[in-house]
Amino acid sequence: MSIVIENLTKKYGEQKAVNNISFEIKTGEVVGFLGPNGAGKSTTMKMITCYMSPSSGDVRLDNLSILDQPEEVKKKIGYLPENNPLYTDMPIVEYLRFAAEIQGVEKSKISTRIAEMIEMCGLDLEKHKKINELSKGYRQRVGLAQAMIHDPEVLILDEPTTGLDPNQIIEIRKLIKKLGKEKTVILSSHILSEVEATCDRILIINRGRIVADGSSETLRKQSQGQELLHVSIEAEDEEVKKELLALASVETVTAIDGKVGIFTVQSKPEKESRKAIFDLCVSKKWYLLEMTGIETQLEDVFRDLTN
Ligand SMILES: Nc1ncnc2c1ncn2[C@@H]1O[C@H](COP(=O)(O)OP(=O)(O)OP(=O)(O)O)[C@@H](O)[C@H]1O
Repeated sequence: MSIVIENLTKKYGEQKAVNNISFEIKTGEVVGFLGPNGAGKSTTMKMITCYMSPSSGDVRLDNLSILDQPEEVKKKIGYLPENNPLYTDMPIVEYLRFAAEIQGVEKSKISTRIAEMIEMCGLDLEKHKKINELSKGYRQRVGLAQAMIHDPEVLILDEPTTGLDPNQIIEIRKLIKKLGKEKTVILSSHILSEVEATCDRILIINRGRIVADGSSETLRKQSQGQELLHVSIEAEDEEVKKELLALASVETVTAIDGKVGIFTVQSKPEKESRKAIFDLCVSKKWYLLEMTGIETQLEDVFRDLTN
């Protein structure tokens, strides 16, 4: 099931928490919604899931619009909201039964569905406990189980790994990846490594606007702009620096503080310098000990776009 977001805007008083965003998510894509605190991630998710109406714009799931068919849309979506509101005095199984009934799961299938969710979310050992007796991580698992109980085609997960321990985080990421093979998934996070590990595509949102859209690799490349190389050459440093700078493709050469023979070489826009550096070393009879590209970290991309 595809999702089309068209000129979506949400105003709180004068503030545009979401400011005229448009994008499309294809069936089976796992998309990470990344942004700093207050960027507008939760507000966008609440509009997609019909928990809040937009000030303007529309969201369409295939042919269903959140404006015209909100009840139909809700049936297609599994939603794990930000603070995962649960009925804490209910035992897990009872809560999941309640969630299944609300979501219109056929009566004859409810027990099987609950058992499947308990297995899938690793709740077996805790299943007879009340929700208020569970740790934060297990409550999050119950939230995921309720989001998936009606086997929705679309999953919207607002910070799904919040409160989980490192082992649980790995398990939940695996689960999301597995689910992503059949379902369309949008998850939000401020954790870059999280979206990188789970998502095919990343949307970076800042102050209510989409500021980047692509795979982590594309985003890195886009922001990288100029080639940056880490070079180690065994020769006299001043001479090496002078000759590197004289190469037509090289813009800057920076010696690494306190290290002999190691430089960062930045190429001019759209130029590459590896072959020229290699040829230079051969012609000068210098030993080229190392030459590697320096990749822009996703952290840097995020900082550049949201600062
Ligand atoms: N009910 C509300 N009334 C007024 N302003 C709100 C309301 N909900 C959110 N906002 C404001 O809208 C902006 C976007 O908030 P939102 O919760 O969507 O951000 P977010 O990206 O999910 O942030 P976080 O990562 O901190 O959860 C913020 O400035 C927030 O203060």
